[in-house]
Amino acid sequence: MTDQTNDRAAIEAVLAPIAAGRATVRVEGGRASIILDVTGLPDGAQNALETDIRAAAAIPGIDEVRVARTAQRVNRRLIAVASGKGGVGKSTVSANLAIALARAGRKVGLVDADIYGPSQPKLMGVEGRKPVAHDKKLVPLATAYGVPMLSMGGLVEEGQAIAWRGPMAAGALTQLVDANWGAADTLVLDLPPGTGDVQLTMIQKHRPAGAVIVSTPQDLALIDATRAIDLFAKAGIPVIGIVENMAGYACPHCGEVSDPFGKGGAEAAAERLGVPFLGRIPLDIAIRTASDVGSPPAAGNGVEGAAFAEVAGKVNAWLDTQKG
Ligand SMILES: Nc1ncnc2c1ncn2[C@@H]1O[C@H](COP(=O)(O)OP(=O)(O)OP(=O)(O)O)[C@@H](O)[C@H]1O
Repeated sequence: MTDQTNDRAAIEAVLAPIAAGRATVRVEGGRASIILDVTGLPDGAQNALETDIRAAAAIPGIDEVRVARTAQRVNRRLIAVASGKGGVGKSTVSANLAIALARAGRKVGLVDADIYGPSQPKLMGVEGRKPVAHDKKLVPLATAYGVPMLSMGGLVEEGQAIAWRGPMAAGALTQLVDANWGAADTLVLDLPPGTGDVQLTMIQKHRPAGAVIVSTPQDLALIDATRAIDLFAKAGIPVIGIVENMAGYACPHCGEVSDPFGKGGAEAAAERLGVPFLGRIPLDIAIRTASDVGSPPAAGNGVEGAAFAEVAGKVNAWLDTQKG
């Protein structure tokens, strides 16, 4: 064994407990060159790790330590959450789907692209906080639910974007999608409600891997859900399925779910429209009150959370069947 091989082995030994498999070491003469894989680490953690590694690698006989950082490109997929019209619970479903997917083991980020009424900061409990930019890239806001988040609300003044056309909205969305998402490999995208030029341009430009359509039981029988499905068909984006929100009424006193609009219609409508049915979320006052205080039910262990977990399980399985 040469001295250089000995030095390399010695440096690898001291780095092992610090670098957790992220460092590759080469030694030439008295110089150690270390390639450091910083994939998924925030800037502060990267700097701290490099400082520790530099100090530890300077063993006797080594008079120069060079560190080069690399990061693997994360193959990131977008899941668009859309609805034919406003007020059906698209944002509520997006937030809870993102949290439930994270609880199922995915690395998830949440993008609030609803220029008409960005509500994710409130739903995720980070209202009033502004994201900062690092190296010209936005840094998503950390939330209490393990799902970082960026919202159009942080980019535009209230009411201003109402007159935006598709290219402007899609351009603004680029800043959110191309942000510093770290290790997140799945971004849940809360689209603006409706099926017009803004939504179409956004999905054409950012090409989500798949779409989840949110509808209420009444709309499923009507034209809105069909329009939302057509929007994705036009752009060649697969529809993962339909979520029926506000399906049945959960009694706040006894918890019993009744079905003022009848039951089974949504599944039948999904079948007729040729798309999978992902599940029903009951109309439950507990969902609204939890949402209002930035405490999404999917983060808890109650019955409301279970409905979202079931939907997320199907989306998770769909993602597993796709390449990438
Ligand atoms: N299953 C549910 N049970 C009770 N309340 C709900 C449910 N889903 C959503 N809500 C409530 O309905 C209201 C509208 O929901 P949300 O903001 O998610 O809709 P949206 O489709 O994103 O609306 P828009 O995009 O038009 O702003 C909110 O007050 C929310 O808390």
